[in-house]
Amino acid sequence: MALREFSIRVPATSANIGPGFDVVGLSLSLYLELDVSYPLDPPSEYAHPVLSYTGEGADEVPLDAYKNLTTRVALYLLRCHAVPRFPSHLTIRVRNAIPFGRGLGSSGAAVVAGTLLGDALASLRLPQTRLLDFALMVERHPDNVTAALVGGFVGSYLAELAPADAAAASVPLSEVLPEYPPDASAEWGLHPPPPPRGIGHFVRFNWAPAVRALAIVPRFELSTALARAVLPTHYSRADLVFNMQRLAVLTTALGQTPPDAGLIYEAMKDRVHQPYRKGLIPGLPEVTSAITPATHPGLLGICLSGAGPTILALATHNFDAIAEDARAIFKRFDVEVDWQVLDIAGGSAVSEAAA
Ligand SMILES: Nc1ncnc2c1ncn2[C@@H]1O[C@H](COP(=O)(O)OP(=O)(O)OP(=O)(O)O)[C@@H](O)[C@H]1O
Ligand SMILES: N[C@@H](CCO)C(=O)O
Repeated sequence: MALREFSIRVPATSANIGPGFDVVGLSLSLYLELDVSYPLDPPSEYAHPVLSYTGEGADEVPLDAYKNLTTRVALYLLRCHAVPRFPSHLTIRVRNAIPFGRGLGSSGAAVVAGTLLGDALASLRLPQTRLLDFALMVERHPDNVTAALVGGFVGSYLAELAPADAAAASVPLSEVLPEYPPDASAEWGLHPPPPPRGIGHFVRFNWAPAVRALAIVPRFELSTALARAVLPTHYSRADLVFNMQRLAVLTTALGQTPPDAGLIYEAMKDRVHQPYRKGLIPGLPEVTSAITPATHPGLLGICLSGAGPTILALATHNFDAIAEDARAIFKRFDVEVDWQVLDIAGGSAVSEAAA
């Protein structure tokens, strides 16, 4: 039986990088990978997709393709293009190295993988900007999904939409991504609201090759929804100016060679999200204040990765000492951690097997 086979690879991401809350993201060399196949001439009776999964999250992720985040996003994209269902006898094998709920963009990677899966299954070849629209209809803040899709150190904003488009972009997620029951009646969920065009806009900043990312990953999950719920809705002018001043410097400073630790360390400080999240991450202020370029040569800056609980340390060397000292501080708060040194990754990729 002739098969179509392709694979999808999406990197992890670290969002915010200190002052860039919901604005900047960095793709990292840790991947969500999908191997996809289906027969080009399937048996006449329709068979639903079969999903298998190894690696991070394997014990908690739904294997029902109508409940799994990646395949639901793919079905959303397919149905927005008048393709009502997955190809028959579709098999998806997932390997995931991105831990769930740790601030390394696992949900953003799952969403981007879903947009690429839907696009590839229907051979749509949508432009990257349109794929981003679909990802943003689901994830709704651009930092992780943009960096995961395009790769590198990326800044992004959401367009100010015309009123009708703004309404379309803010329909409840449950309408965008209903949990499609496999025995759904013919019409149910067939016509989800498509995303408006041009929701997200981005630019890639330079990145100094000597700078690597140390991810210090606590062994507990923190949902992004919970970590966003503790944030205020209003900020003082002083706190906004504090962050904007640092972000303006940081986006250029991280591309300069040699990197200037004094400049970057201060530019990675934040007053918009980290102070409010410290109650959810025991040891966070102690780690970020005790580990500095003065105490740990090689360190450039240290911050919460995304919504946490992972700590991101940017450094050129001395990774073991930085990580082990962070581990010792976390231990005082009964938090166990794992750590790894990561490189800045390229964007997502789809590779088609030769026919
Ligand atoms: N590969 C995946 N397949 C299916 N669902 C996933 C996958 N990865 C993540 N998820 C879903 O996303 C949830 C985690 O998303 P959440 O936004 O809370 O954290 P995160 O994306 O890891 O962190 P952050 O957004 O701070 O970087 C998981 O509990 C799971 O429901
Ligand atoms: N900017 C987001 C990233 C996490 O998805 C936040 O900090 O909540």
